[in-house]
Order: sequence, then C-alpha cells, then structure tokens
Amino acid sequence: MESATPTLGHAQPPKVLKDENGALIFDSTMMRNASEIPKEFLWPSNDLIITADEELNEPLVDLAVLKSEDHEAIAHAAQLVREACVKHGFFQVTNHGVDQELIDAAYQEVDTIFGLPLERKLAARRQPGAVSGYSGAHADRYSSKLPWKECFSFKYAHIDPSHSQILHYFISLFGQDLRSSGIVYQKYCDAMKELSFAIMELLAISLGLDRLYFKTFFEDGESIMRCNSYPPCNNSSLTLGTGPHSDPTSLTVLHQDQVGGLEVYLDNKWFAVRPRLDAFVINIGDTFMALSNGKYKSCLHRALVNREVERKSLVYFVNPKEDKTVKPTKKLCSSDEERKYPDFTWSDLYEFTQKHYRADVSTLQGFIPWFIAGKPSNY
Ligand SMILES: C=C1C[C@]23C[C@H]1CC[C@H]2[C@]1(C)CCC[C@@](C)(C(=O)O)[C@H]1[C@@H]3C(=O)O
Ligand SMILES: O=C(O)CCC(=O)C(=O)O
Ligand SMILES: [Fe+2]
Repeated sequence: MESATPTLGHAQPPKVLKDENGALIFDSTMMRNASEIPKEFLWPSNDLIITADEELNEPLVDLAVLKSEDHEAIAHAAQLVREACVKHGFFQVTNHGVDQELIDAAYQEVDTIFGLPLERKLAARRQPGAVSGYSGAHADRYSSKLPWKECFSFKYAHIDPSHSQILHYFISLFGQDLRSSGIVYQKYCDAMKELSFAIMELLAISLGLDRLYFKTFFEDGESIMRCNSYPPCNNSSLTLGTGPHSDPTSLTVLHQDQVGGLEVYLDNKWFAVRPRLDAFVINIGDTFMALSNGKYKSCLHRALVNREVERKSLVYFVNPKEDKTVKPTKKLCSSDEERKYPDFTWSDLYEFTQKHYRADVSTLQGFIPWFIAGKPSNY
C-alpha cells in the first residue's frame, strides 16, 4: 500500500492511499473526513433524482399466521404477498420470530468490524471474482460511481453439520479477536435461514404451489450475508450508498436501522421505505423472478446516504445450490414458448456479477447474451 504525501507549503490535501494494483483505498474514516466528495463517488443526476417524497405503501405481512391453522388468514397473507410481488417485488414482515437481542448484537458487530484498523480490514478484503470479505466502497473493483459504503460479506451454506462455518470463517480472517462476532453472525444467519424458509412457504402458497416447493428448492443452497455501513457524507446529494439495482440473488431478507435511506422504484418514481424496528424488509431478486417465469418482479431499489448520521443494514441474500438448474415449475409455465428466461444456474449469474458485470437495474438483460454466448471469460 502506498500513500501520496501532500505537497509542502500548500493546503494539506487528504492523503490518497492506493493498493498494490494502484486502486484507490477508501474506508469509513476517509469517507467521514472528506471535506469535499472525491470525484470517484459522484453519481449521474439520473441515478440521484429525488422523485417522490412519499413512502411506499408496501404490505406489512404478519408471519404468525404461518404457525396457525387459520387457513383464511394464511390465504389473506399470501394474497398480500402476491399483489406486492406482482407489482414491485417488495414487502415487510412482522412477527418474524427473530430475537431483537440477536438483531441488536448483529448491529453491534457491524461497529466491531468497520471499527477495525484499516490494515486489518484490508487484510480481510474481498478477493477478485468473489463476494466474501471486506470492501471499502468497492474501490478495488470500480473507478467511478463508487458507493458511499463499507461492506463485509460472507457465505452461509444452509446445510452445515458443524453449525460453525461462520465462526470458522471469522477465525480464519481475524484469529480469536473477532470470535464473538463470528458467534453472533453464526446465530444470526441460522435465524435468517429459518425466516427465509418461512417466507418461501408463503411465496409458494401465493403462487398456488405446494407449500414446501421453494423451501425444498433452496434447502441445500448457500446464502450470502452482508453487513453495510454507510458513513455520513457532507455532499450526500451527490452520491449514493448503493446505486439503483435489483438483487441478482433470489430473496433478500434485510434489516435496516432507524435512519432511513432505502428506496424502491415504482411507476417511474422512487419511494422511501419507512424503517420499522420490528420488521424485516423482503424483496424478490432476479433469480426468483426467473423461477417464477417473470410473474414476480425483481425489486428495483437504492440506498441514499445523509449528512448527519451513519446508516447500517444487515442483508441476507438467499441462493439455491450453485449448480441447481433455475427453471420455473410446469405450474408456472405451461409450455416452453412461454419461457421468459433460459435455464441457468446461480453459479452462472454469480460469476457474471463478480467477474463481468456490475449488477444494476439491467443485470439479467446483460446476463442472457453472455450466457447464451457460452459464458466467455474475456467478456
Ligand atoms: C450477488 C451479489 C452481488 C451484490 C451482492 C449480492 C447481491 C446484491 C449485489 C449488489 C449489492 C447490487 C448493487 C451493486 C453491488 C456491486 C454493490 O453495490 O454491492 C452488488 C453486490 C456485489 O457485486 O458485491
Ligand atoms: O442498505 C440497504 O438498505 C440496501 C442494501 C442493498 O440493496 C444491497 O446490499 O443489495
Ligand atoms: Fe439490494
């Protein structure tokens, strides 16, 4: 890592750090201390546009009904989910069964991770071509439209006889220093798995499928857990915490703190998503949209930052087993000519987003030609 020392006798420009590949290095300390926003973080006005000072009127679905025998209440919840997923692919759930203490602990460990010295974060940085590890504004991947955030991501296999894969990942990266973080996120991801499977039951019912259809499809999958920290920004109107996109994954189970900033795009307008301390945000991703043969929308969303306070989110991205064929069941697609997407695997789409394409609002549209062309490595 090299640093460009400021020229003597002039105003002290901020130190610019670069990694061994010459890519700029940014972390939360640098972002917080930046009096002027570095040009790499500037986003096009079209992405920054503020179009609606309204909140999205998404349904708040009470998951307690799933444990009841009240078939009418279950059918009503499934109808709320169906209407939301056909329209924008977004809803929130309450009575989710996840302990508030575990959620609070997960937020505490976000501070632990991003509070580490820069050297230790860089020692755990994401390796090219994969999502796991630390990332400071994705500055190692992109040179413009950098997101004003730090994130730390790791994989979570749904079937893990050891029940300690995440603890071991944290130990492999940080030794015993972040053992408690590993224990907290092991428990958190265990809880996310159960919550996501309950939501999969509701999604199956809403599509007229056997209640366990999607739970069975995803039960041997591998999800991605991501901690996001969005530092305050003096020029918050010129940048974005996460740019406009749909998640390439299948289902997103997100908890946001009370700061606000998540927005959903609908009918050519951006709508704010009101933070609800007792709820999880759920959105459909590209892979599930393909599984539903386009019946359910992959939700377009973005995350704003603000001038005053840090915003944090805990994001769990559900994926099927990487080599499992993603194709809609016959009940959702009666004949081949109706197919909206080719058969593919999550491994294919994951590789595309990590090696060939920056996920945005058109990822699947970009993926299909690459996939049909034989997944060229020099794309
Ligand atoms: C498979 C993934 C790629 C991203 C993390 C997961 C699901 C969401 C994707 C992402 C957040 C979409 C916006 C762009 C992105 C680069 C980001 O801002 O982090 C995407 C993630 C990634 O490629 O790391
Ligand atoms: O932080 C948020 O609210 C959204 C983050 C997000 O969309 C993502 O990480 O995919
Ligand atoms: Fe997202």
